Amino acid sequence: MRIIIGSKNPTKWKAVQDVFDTYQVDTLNAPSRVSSQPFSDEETREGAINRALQCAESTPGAIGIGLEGGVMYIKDQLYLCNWGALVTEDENIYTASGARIVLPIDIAEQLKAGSELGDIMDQYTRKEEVRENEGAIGIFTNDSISRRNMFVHVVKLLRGQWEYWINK
Ligand SMILES: O=P(O)(O)OP(=O)(O)OP(=O)(O)OC[C@H]1O[C@@H](n2cnc3c(O)ncnc32)[C@H](O)[C@@H]1O
Repeated sequence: MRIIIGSKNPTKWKAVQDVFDTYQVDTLNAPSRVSSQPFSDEETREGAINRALQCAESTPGAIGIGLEGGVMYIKDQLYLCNWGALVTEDENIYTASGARIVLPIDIAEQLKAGSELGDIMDQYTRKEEVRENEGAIGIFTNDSISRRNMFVHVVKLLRGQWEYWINK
């Protein structure tokens, strides 16, 4: 069975390959159809579902996976959030979210002013493509949890739910 992940971002497709290691994993540039910087759980989750649906619809018999990064408020603090969706051939949708950490206030201010987290993180770290490497979660956890590790957990939650319900 083919698994199609709706992103060319290596932190995402490598996480899917880590979890579905005996499957053929392909990538598809599937747009999230939400804003480029999602600002709530709802919007981030919707982006993940949209990507997964496009992947599942692109190839008969394939499983589609979407992984989406965003930010969300709890009271006045802005947290990093990530969502995943797995869509089966018959369009059952499984969803799961990833670990979240609070973002520093100066990063939150730049996000509120309209910048994207990916660009902010590159400037902050003076690195290139943080979003395709350790991610903000890697930077602000002192490399304890990389973006790929965080997505591995999300994809395990998706795979586990799918396997549980498929046998019912
Ligand atoms: O190529 P795609 O799949 O679009 O991957 P992306 O990382 O660019 O895009 P996402 O849709 O997952 O994330 C939305 C925005 O938030 C940024 N972002 C999310 N999580 C991040 C992280 O951990 N580190 C850096 N940027 C992050 C990302 O770069 C985008 O600007």
